[in-house]
Amino acid sequence: MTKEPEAYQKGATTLRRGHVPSTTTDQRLLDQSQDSGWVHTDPWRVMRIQAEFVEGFGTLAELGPAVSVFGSARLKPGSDFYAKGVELGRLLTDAGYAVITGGGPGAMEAANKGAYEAGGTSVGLGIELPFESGLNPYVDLGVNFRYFFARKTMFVKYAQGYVVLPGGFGTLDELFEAVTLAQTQKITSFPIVLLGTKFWAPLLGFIHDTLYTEGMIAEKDLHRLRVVDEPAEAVAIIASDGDNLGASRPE
Ligand SMILES: CC(C)=CCNc1ncnc2c1ncn2[C@@H]1O[C@H](COP(=O)(O)O)[C@@H](O)[C@H]1O
Repeated sequence: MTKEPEAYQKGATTLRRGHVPSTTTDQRLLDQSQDSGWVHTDPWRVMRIQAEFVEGFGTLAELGPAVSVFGSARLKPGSDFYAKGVELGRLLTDAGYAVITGGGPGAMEAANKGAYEAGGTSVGLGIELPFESGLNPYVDLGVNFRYFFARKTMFVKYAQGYVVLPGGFGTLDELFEAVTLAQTQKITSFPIVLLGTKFWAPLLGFIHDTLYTEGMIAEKDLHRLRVVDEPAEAVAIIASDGDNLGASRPE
């Protein structure tokens, strides 16, 4: 009878003969003399990306009803729209919503300030940027992300709707991501409200006169964006749509 070859158990894996390693997994883990270049490789990045989702989901899962507010990082305290952002944060709090922003300055800070001053839940989902700005001081529940796409998942996953103040590329990115998710039915029953009729008029004109007229979007897509001037109107739209809560998102 042939002698049973020696088996090496590596976790769930059984290794024999030429497959038996000369060191144990623990030894390799604890060995400090290794090249550290692997921390900059994609497989390791996948772990960090996973960690961002774990951290975000874990922190926000029990948030309750929430609304994400977007808008320019450059909006100055003292400006009309900053004041409207503060009012919006307060009214959303009064209506029972947590306020989620990108945690930065400008419109984000304004909405967080309103929520904070009204005693609400003021959430900031920060992003690592080459020019460090950090979370604004009105954020009480903050998560910092390395990756935009992981952070954007949190904005949409934990909100019942979006309110969008005037902004630039970042704001448009967040706005059109939500519109695309709604158009493709990745999210349903998700109001998207723009604040500032004058500011948004040229964009809405382009959407109607060019995108719709040239057949790039359907007629019903024209109704995916609502535009108002007053924070109270935005909250009323979100709240009335909130009656359909639970219709929410297919897997
Ligand atoms: C002064 C300055 C540029 C600070 C940048 N600091 C930021 N901190 C956090 N989120 C940001 C920042 N800049 C852009 N964003 C994201 O992009 C949107 C604003 O971009 P924008 O200013 O519209 O294009 C925000 O809703 C936010 O989610």
